[in-house]
Amino acid sequence: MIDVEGVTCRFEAPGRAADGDVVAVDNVTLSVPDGEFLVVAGANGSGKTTLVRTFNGLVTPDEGTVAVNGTPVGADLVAARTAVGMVFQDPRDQLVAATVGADVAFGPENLGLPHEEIDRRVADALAAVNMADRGADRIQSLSGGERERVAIAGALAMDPDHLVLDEPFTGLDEPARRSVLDRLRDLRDAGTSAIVVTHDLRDVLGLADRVVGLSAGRVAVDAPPEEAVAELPGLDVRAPDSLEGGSAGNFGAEGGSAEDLGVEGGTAGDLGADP
Ligand SMILES: Nc1ncnc2c1ncn2[C@@H]1O[C@H](COP(=O)(O)OP(=O)(O)OP(=O)(O)O)[C@@H](O)[C@H]1O
Repeated sequence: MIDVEGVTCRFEAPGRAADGDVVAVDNVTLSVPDGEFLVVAGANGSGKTTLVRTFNGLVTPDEGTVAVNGTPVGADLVAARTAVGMVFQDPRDQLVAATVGADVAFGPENLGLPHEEIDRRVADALAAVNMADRGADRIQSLSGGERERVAIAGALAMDPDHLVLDEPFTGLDEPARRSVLDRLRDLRDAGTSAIVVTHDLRDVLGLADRVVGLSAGRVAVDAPPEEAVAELPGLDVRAPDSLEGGSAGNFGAEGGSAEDLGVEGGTAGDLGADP
């Protein structure tokens, strides 16, 4: 279980705000039960990445608390980072070894697991991202999408209680996307919670138990997918400036509300199906 209680995160941003601070996450309270598939949606800059980075201590809230499996994140960072696996938006931020296999093995090796277990986890994780036969490839030789898949495999190999994926599908081709979604479904069934940050709900809506929509750092909607779709017709959460006829008031503006999130494009029916 991840418990977020009254979390606010500010960043110094001289020139952007009157008092010099940007409020990236604004008094957010939510719980993620074990085995839940949670989608965190919202426009660029709405606070998604900042919020999920508090789950393993990469960002420390200015106000409020985050607890993982009952322990405050700040009280035991190692426990939080073991329990919460994270795949960053930019996979270059987390690939550490020279080859694919060595990279995926890095985390399990640090856990001190036996070799057979490490080999099993690496093989399993690479299969989950359609890279079963790529263990010997050099990271430098990989495309952007392949690096993203290695980063996902690395997180899967850690077998975390909670898996956070920040925009995981951006660079993935269709077979890889399906394969990762299948694995997330299996993990959810096995009790691992998945928290997927995305602008594009189409990929994940069929799997989601719940959608949290952020607007200007606040929770503007927190509902099961059907309800969220009904509440937010279209559920298109692109950035305001990419919306036809849209304005900052649609999404991401100060004081956003559920109504602000419903913008043009698509229908509930379009979005509800498995990809
Ligand atoms: N390290 C930082 N320093 C200053 N401002 C920051 C920092 N990190 C985030 N911000 C600001 O906080 C706000 C929320 O950013 P965040 O990255 O959490 O949004 P996001 O919803 O994940 O956006 P995107 O969809 O573009 O990834 C933005 O205004 C951003 O500019």
